[in-house]
Amino acid sequence: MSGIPATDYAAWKKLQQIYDAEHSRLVLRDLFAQDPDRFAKFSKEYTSSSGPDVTFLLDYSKNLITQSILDTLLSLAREAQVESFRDKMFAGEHINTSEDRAVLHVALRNFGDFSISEAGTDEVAGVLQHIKEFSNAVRSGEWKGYTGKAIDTIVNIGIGGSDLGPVMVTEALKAYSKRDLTAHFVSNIDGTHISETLRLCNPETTLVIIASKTFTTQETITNAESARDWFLATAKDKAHVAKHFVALSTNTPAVTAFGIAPENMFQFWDWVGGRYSLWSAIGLSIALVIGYDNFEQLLKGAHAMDQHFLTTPLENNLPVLLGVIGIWYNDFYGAQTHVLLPYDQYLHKFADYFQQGDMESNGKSVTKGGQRVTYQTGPIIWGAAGTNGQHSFYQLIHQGTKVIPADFLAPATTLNPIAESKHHRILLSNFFAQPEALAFGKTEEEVRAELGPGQSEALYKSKVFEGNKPSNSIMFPKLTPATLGALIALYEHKIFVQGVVWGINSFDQMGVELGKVLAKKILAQLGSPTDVKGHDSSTTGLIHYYQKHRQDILYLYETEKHCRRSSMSSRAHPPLAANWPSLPNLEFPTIHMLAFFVRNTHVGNRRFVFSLRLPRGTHRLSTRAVGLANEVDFLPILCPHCKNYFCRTHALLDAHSCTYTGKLESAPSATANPLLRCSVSGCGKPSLEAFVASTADAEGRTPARCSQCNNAFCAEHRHPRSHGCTDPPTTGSGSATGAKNETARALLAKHFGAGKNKPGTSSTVKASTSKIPSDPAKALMVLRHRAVALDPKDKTSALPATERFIFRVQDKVFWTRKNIGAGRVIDLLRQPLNIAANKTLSLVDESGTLCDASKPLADQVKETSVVVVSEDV
Ligand SMILES: O=P(O)(O)OC[C@H]1O[C@](O)(CO)[C@@H](O)[C@@H]1O
Repeated sequence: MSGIPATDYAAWKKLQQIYDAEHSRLVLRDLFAQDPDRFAKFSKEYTSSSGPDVTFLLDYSKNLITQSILDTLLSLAREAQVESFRDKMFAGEHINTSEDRAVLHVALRNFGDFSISEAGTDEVAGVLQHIKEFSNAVRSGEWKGYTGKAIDTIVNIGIGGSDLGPVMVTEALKAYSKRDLTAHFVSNIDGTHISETLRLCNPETTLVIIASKTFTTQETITNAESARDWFLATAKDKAHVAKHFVALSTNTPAVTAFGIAPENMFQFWDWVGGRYSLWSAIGLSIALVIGYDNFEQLLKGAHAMDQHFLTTPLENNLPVLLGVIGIWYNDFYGAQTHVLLPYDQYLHKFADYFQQGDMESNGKSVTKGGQRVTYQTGPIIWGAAGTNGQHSFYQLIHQGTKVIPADFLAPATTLNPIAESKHHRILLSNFFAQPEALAFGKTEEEVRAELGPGQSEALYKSKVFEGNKPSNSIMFPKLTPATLGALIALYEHKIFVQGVVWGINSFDQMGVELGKVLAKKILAQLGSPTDVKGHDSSTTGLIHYYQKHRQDILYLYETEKHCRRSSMSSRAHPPLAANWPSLPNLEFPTIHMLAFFVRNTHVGNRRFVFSLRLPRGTHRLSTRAVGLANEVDFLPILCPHCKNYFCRTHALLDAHSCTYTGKLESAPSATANPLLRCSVSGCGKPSLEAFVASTADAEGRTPARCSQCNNAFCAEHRHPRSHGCTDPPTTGSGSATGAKNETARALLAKHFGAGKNKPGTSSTVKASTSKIPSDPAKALMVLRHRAVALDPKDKTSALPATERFIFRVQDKVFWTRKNIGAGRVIDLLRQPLNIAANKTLSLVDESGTLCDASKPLADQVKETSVVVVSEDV
């Protein structure tokens, strides 16, 4: 890690000479035959020096090494200053030079032994205590969801290091888990991952953990927003988020802006690399699943390995031995991969975990000094658990043309001794057999003797196993939390050793950036083929193919109203959805997805441009979306017969020439079921409920009824105002919010006249709406220009437009930072509105709901909307 190219070391040159001169003589059969003590010489038993007791055997005798080769490899480690860099890491020196950061995952499991001065290391114990208290409260049932029920499901949303560690460890230690607490892990941005997961969850009893060091990772934040939409679709009140969402992050402002209270945030620090973070707050899901005490055992097991790595001479230092032996194959034998083969089903994610751990750490081609390396750095890590691999890829390891060093891992005792441990004996017989077969193979003579004479030459040859395939074997008594901790730390330090020798920075990950940047650019171009610019012909062709064939456009009703092309008539947009018979019954496309697809929709060569305005938290089939003027209504209407989605114009069977040929038993009929007809007297059209109710298979779906009077209406009359509904929504008797809102409405009536008038339509406010376009996007643009900073300390030039929140009060337009609480907004409004400091004020939104002073205003009112300042609430 000094930045010196590895080839400059004398030991490296010597190793090259040894390889050139000796490698053809390095034959495991011979090496074992020549030295009966080879196993004793090249194996070590690890015993933890501090509790809890951990022991395992590392057998590295089946490697293509001699003592002198191993000595030279260790000289290489010394020459590369592995010991010195190791000490620097433990001391908190900023060995992650490109990011100027310390590398201190060892501080997360430091039970008092090492003294580290880096800021934040003194906060580790406090965070562990937070994890302990929280996980105990959830596991005991003391922590209740918003309806008073205990949590029975957790969903960890994170990716990379914020996912793989918790996934691997919770799988590995499943035997220690609380079986009635189900844990899900969502990482992929593919909406399928979160959709399929949330289908299994009940919002009343689910805890969502948003795990992201930066809290800016696109996948995690998008998934988290969708999870929040899903939750609020049932829970309604944002105040309930506090009981169901927690964050694990280093980014407090972003967590707060997301709406998570500081007490529900578990902190960690920039000196924790993502792929080394399972020991930090990122391990909360682990503590929840296996209990805090087991989580602490995991940490202590790793800590003991840290002590071993820090204090043991290189000859006996297990991470160093694994590291230098790996370099021997990687750089001299030309091995390109390294396979991890745990013979323990619980460790089935071990290789996945170290794919990131190793490849993101050592997949570098420039030294710390900025020189292009002329040798190989990190290997490709792969693997699978148990005998599964034997029936798929082992063929290539045994008889293919590549050198594939392998690590076999297995417990002596199974945690599932079914059939009197018969399974385990069979499993272990394979664990012993495979390294043996790889090392010693089967000679042609042995094959001939076995098959006897008279077989084809090709058959003899095809049954030969050349052998001489290297491997390490690690065996431990039983898979315990502490043993797992030690094994993970063993591999972490192995990766460190290799990175030091190769002179690279194992602790940054610049290589993941470019793809992210390009994806962002492309995302903005997906709407229209004419937007696709600045790419090679291949990328352009792929995007164009996608644009031509995508079938994700569901929301084309109301095109006549919003389409800018005057020639577009309702007949010009046929029942589009009818062409997509295989459309899934979407559970909760998020507002963001809706907004993206609907704004710029292409069908063939026709472009539909919509203006849309959606209240936050609106979700599919929610009638709340239709309450305001100029809105697109997102009620995809499913024909119960042909199962296609239609716009309101084409929802009726004859309007979309329904292809259903069976008997229309459940066809809406006024006489069969009056509920299925629009409640407006004399209308007689089928109500939206008629369509939705027949598809009400999905739990939690909001019925297509008026949210105020609860009656069913047709598409024309679904809007509360269009069927003359003026009753305020019931807020639940005795509910604090309900009571507050009642008071707020009374106040509005007092300040703005008769109760039917909403604040946004009152004469006082009317002035502010003049000359403001009805199109929300245009309105935002206009108001952005007019808005003045509410806080005189804020400078427009200092804050990007996306971080400013625009709202109106009377005829004034203000902007504030998005995370400013409503209470602070009230204080700041006194001056421009000339309101005395001794007056008690409140803010009320357009619908008459009182804003919560402790929460950001931006979370409570729609951008550009009118906010009323009231006294005495
Ligand atoms: O925890 P975050 O900040 O969301 O990052 C997730 C992952 O993304 C990366 O930064 C790059 O893929 C990983 O190193 C990290 O583990």
